[in-house]
Amino acid sequence: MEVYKFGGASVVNAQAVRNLAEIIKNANQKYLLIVISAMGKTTNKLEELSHAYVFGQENTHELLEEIKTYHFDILNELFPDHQHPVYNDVANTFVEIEWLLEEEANDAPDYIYDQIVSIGELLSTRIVAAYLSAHGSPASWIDARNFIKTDNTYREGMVDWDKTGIEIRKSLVPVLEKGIAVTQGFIGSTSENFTTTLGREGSDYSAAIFSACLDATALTIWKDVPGVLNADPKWFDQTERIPQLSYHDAIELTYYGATVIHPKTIKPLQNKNIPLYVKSFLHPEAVGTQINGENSPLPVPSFIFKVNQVLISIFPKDFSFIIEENLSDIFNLFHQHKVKVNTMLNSAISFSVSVDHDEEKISNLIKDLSVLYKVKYNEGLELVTIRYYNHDTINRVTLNKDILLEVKSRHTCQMVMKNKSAVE
Ligand SMILES: Nc1ncnc2c1ncn2[C@@H]1O[C@H](COP(=O)(O)OP(=O)(O)O)[C@@H](O)[C@H]1O
Ligand SMILES: N[C@@H](CC(=O)OP(=O)(O)O)C(=O)O
Repeated sequence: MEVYKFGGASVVNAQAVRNLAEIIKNANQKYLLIVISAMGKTTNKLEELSHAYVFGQENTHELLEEIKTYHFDILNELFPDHQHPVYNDVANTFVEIEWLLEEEANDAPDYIYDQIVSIGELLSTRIVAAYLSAHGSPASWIDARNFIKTDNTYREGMVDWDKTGIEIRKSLVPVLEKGIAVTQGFIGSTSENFTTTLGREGSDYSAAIFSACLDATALTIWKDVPGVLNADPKWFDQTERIPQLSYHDAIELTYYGATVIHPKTIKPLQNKNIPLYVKSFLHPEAVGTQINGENSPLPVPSFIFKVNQVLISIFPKDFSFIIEENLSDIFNLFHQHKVKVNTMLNSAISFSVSVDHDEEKISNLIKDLSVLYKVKYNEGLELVTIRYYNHDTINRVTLNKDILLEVKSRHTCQMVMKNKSAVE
């Protein structure tokens, strides 16, 4: 039994849904679980709606109407018969949110976020399951919240692997023994059945959870690129497809920020030795990238760029050494403010980290750090990571740059840089 995952770009409009249905038909798999994300940029729109509701803004109705129109336009194109039950299913999914928006926003913002943002995946899967069923690939609609069980960390649910595995084996396997099923990525539920989400871009991870618990023979993630490339084509003109990647290299690349796959996706697959294929939904016949347990090194150096970085340097105000006396304290504050460290370096009396510049989070973090430490920071930087670096690749990316921080291991080099200031 295989698992397929389709992200937002592969269900962005009616034509994309038709293309997905073609892929399923040609794959000719009798038993298949299809995991789907919200359509296009719906999650961003729902985030806006949740924010507007929590802050009591006037435009909640307008935002919801925009999301509705987008989905009903796609429905109208795909289902000319307005009596089709999918119209009711989609309308009912919106009703839940309409009821919520009628009330005062008294619950915790992260809880509200998950109740609102999760409808993106509920909508897309209703539409895709109905379309597949109407076009030669009968598919059951499955609510992922009955299977992916998490703790109650809203917006970043931690998966309870034991409960999830039990539910999947007990109630999903029998459905899949009968044919194709469509379910949502990104969402789960607590033991009290409140909806949670797994973190942005978490649908790849959902697909890996389902694959691992089902002991799937393979997971295929369908993307708008020909496979995993040695750099993001949005940043780099000349990229090369990597035909085969080890789990280890895939974990390293995604951990450092190769956004083609969610970083949590690989480990569950590695644990069960399930191969992961990354393929193009635009050229489904092409081979793409295979990620598995073979340990061949990457054929070419890979580059990962992160812009809008802040380099924060932290110095104890007393004369204590940073490692022994202060590090756990500092990491605690990063954890409390949910700030993820992209790279770090320490000396005897200083600790420097590069983090994404989320203004609100960073200014609160710096305020808290400043109670005990002297803090300096530098904004507007970029972080480049090169996996399997060499002299030439470093020279190429550092041309006209000043390097503020450099961290090297045997295979990976990370540099925080800024443009060289013009000569006066
Ligand atoms: N190393 C890489 N190889 C391929 N694509 C990459 C890489 N790094 C970043 N990307 C980006 O990942 C995008 C696909 O991921 P994403 O947009 O999250 O897909 P989806 O939302 O459909 O799951 C590509 O369009 C590409 O810009
Ligand atoms: N829809 C969610 C989950 C997700 O993974 O989406 P995508 O597969 O399109 O990256 C998000 O945008 O965060």
